[in-house]
Amino acid sequence: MADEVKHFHVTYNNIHNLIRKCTPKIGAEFNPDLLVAIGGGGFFPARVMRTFLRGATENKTLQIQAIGLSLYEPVDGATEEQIGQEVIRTQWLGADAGKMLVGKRVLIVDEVDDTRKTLSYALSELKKDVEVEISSRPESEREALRAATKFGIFVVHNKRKPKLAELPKNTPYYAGEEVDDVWLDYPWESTNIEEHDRLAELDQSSK
Ligand SMILES: O=P(O)(O)OC[C@H]1O[C@H](OP(=O)(O)OP(=O)(O)O)[C@H](O)[C@@H]1O
Repeated sequence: MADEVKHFHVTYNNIHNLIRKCTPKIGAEFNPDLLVAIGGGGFFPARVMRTFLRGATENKTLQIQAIGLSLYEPVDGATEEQIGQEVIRTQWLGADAGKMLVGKRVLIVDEVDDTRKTLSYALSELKKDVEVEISSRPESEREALRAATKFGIFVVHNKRKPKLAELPKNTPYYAGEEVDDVWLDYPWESTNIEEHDRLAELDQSSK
C-alpha cells in the first residue's frame, strides 16, 4: 500500500540553525534560567539552545533537567490502547522537583508540537510540583514565589493542525518553525545519516 503521509527529512544543521535564529528573542523576552528537556526528542534541541543562550543571557551556562514522556513509542507497561492516547511518564525530576523549579524561569524544550498533548501534560505536571513546594513555604511568601515562577515553551517545529490539548493563554511560546501537518523525520531516528541528509536535500528542493 502506498504511503500517503508526506515525509519531510530534517537535518541536524536545520535544527541547529532554527534554534540559532530563535534564541536571541527567547533570551531577550523570556530569559530562562533553567531548561527542562522532554526526552527523547527534546534533548538535542535543549543542548543546542544552551549554547546560543550563553550569548543571549550574559554567559550563564544553564542547567538542563530532563523529563521523559512518551505518547507514541511503546514503553514498558504501556498497553496498545495507551500509545498515541495517553502521555506516559518514563522519567521525572525526582523528589526535589518543586524546589528545583520554584522561583525560576523555566523553559520547556521539545522537538515538535504535534497534538500538543505532551506539552500540555508537561506544563501542568510541572506546575503541580511547584504548587506542592509552595504549599510547604510560609503563607506570607507564597504569592511572591508563585509570581516569580514562570514557564515558557520552545519547540523546534510546531505543526499547523487542530490541537487536542491547550496551553494556558499567557504561556510564552516559541517555535523555530511553523510547518504543515507532515511526518517529520528527525536525524537522530536515522541509522544512515548520509542517506538521511540526501533525502533532506531532495525534500528541500521539492518544497
Ligand atoms: O504534540 P504531541 O502529539 O504530544 O507529540 C509530540 C511528542 O511526541 C514525540 O514524542 P514520543 O512520544 O514519540 O517520544 P520520543 O520523544 O522519545 O520519540 C515528540 O518527541 C514529542 O514529545
